[in-house]
Amino acid sequence: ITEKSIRRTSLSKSHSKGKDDLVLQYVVNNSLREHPILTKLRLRTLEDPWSIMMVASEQAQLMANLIKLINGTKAIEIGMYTGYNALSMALAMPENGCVVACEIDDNYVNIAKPFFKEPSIKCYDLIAAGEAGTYDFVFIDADKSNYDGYYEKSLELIRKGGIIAIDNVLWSGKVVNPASDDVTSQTLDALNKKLHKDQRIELSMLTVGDGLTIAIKR
Ligand SMILES: C[S@@+](CC[C@H](N)C(=O)[O-])C[C@H]1O[C@@H](n2cnc3c(N)ncnc32)[C@H](O)[C@@H]1O
Repeated sequence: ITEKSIRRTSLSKSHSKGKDDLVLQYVVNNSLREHPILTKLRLRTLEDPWSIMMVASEQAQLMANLIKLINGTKAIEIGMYTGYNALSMALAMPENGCVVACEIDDNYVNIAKPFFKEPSIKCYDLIAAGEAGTYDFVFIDADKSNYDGYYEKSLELIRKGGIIAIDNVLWSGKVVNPASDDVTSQTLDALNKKLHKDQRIELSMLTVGDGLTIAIKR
């Protein structure tokens, strides 16, 4: 279970109040173009006690636009929850597009399934299946302790020019000065520093949501 987002939209759940919220609300009011099926899934997800985990709508839209920009047809999401971002990525692709969404909790998979056109449940090793270098986009948003491993596998799975987006890289700002007993903040800080030096990628770290890293494979 993750702690999510220092700055949420009022569309999901707002915890902070004040000017930042008003500005973010303005951004949402004046840029979000949410597909009706995504609205339905978001409202269904808000009934779940862990809906705080859902990706912010404007962040999902940014990633969908990145997929369109690179003409993506194959994407992976590591940590799907109820599928808001997975569905948003699928909607950004042409008819033959495909999203592989990984989720450990069947309850969440069952919430997601009715919202997808052709859901199929499979469990296999994409690299062993010969799919290295064939994906356009990966969104990493699962257990933080395994982020480094997910990043390395994702780098193998995407093509040159493909994008890896990594969520929660600022961890409510705690990465700035991780406490000695805060393993999650230390892990994320170490990964951020590793990526900064990683010559295999182009890099941007965005202060969107709880921090979103965009890594483009060279
Ligand atoms: C922050 S939520 C993901 C939110 C989602 N990306 C969205 O669009 O709303 C993290 C999810 O990762 C799942 N998760 C945690 N560890 C996992 C693992 N090892 N493999 C797959 N999913 C995992 C959790 O069950 C949870 O649903």
